[in-house]
Amino acid sequence: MESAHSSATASLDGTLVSRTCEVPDVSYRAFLAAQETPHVHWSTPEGLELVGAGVAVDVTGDGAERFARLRDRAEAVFGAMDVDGPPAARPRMLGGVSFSPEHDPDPPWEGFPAAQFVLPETQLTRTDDRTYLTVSRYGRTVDAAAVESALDAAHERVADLPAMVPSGDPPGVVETAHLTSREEWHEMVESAVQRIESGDLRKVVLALALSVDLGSEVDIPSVLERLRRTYPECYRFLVAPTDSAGFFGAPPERLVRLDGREVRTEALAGSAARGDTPEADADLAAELVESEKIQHEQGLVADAIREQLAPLGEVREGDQHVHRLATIQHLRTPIEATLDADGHVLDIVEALHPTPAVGGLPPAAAQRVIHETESFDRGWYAAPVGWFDASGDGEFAVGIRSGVAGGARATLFAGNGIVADSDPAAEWDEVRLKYRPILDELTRTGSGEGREATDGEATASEPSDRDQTAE
Ligand SMILES: C=C(O[C@H]1C=CC=C(C(=O)O)[C@@H]1O)C(=O)O
Repeated sequence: MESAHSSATASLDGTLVSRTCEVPDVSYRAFLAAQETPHVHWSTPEGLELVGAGVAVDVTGDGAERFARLRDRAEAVFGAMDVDGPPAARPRMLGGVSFSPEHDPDPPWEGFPAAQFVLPETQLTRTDDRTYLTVSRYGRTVDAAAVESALDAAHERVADLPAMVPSGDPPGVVETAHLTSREEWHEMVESAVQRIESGDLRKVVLALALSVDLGSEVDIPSVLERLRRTYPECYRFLVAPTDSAGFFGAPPERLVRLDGREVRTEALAGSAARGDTPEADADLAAELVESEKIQHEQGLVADAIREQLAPLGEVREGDQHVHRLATIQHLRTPIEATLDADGHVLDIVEALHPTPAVGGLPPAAAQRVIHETESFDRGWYAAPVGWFDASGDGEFAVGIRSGVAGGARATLFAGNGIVADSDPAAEWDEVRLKYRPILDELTRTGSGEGREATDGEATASEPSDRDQTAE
């Protein structure tokens, strides 16, 4: 196979050849298990599922110009295409970027550059009850007949795979360790509050990292499958450049979706636990809505997003509501815009990232505080992850409720918006709530032992108080 990795020197003057056929439903976990890395996975709450392996072509970028570079390189790749297949399975670049443009791929982020998108060599697309298999290749001398026979061969391999596989047990959590102590957190929050009071900062999102020793090697696609059942209203993603590290998560937050000139985004900020009874749950939701602190936090995010979009077109704000997930609830305001001119989703991603839901205000001051106070590298945590296509359409989530894992080790991340009246102890408890989606699914519990759930089958995963493990 002639593959093109777009390092600065690689030429992107080839042709992208892509062929697709419809296949019976197949377990994406079985599909990935049969393929070499890199692996990518993207699922939306609306039901689009993309699972890819191998590289037909990839594009990378780093530094302040990384989005412009990505876009230029992608345009070069998409400039010459020979594609045969339905629109649902059109060629897409899947991947993401690091939180900061300056990013060193040190452990646990080995293999993750500052920005990387892959057009997979082999891909499954599930949408509207159909499953498609696509094979793509890129190069100067790619022969369409060779791609067609590669698709036939891939089809035969996929036909041997099961439609469902048992989900297996979670790896189990042996030990967890905060990379930031509770005392350090108190100091971080107090110092951020002082800066806010002194007027040079309005809000900053500070994060914690939790190092987790697992009982056995983690099977990330299985974890994602369990997350699908517990958090059906969230995105799910995996970016695994190699066998030794995968960044994955179940974010509740859309950064942006661009369809033609229609932009959809949202302000998601302000969190509360779920109550044990419907009454307690409703009380917590009401506190969220009535809290001045949380409304202030939410308002800063919504205003900043509207301001970023205003130069691009007409912006509309929807009704604020409480967005309930299995273990946490958030305030959420949908925001839409109609662009005045054709745009590329990467331009909107660049304009919005980081929103004050993961960065802060003013953005540069918040970035400095994050850099100075957090004791670990955010890597790809809280950064845009998603896909874009040849026409510049695409969709991105914010890479929160996430972790990076390999072998029997994982590092989970979670952050909280700090504003003038933030209390360090309350913020500590709230951050720990945000580890739960991933931590719960890594933890082997009594009810999970030996369960034989399969793709698509619901299991009873009660949101128990397993976040105690995070101590
Ligand atoms: C930064 C995270 O959450 C953000 C999204 C929703 C609510 C948030 C909050 O209430 O602070 C955060 O801004 C995270 O989950 O790591």
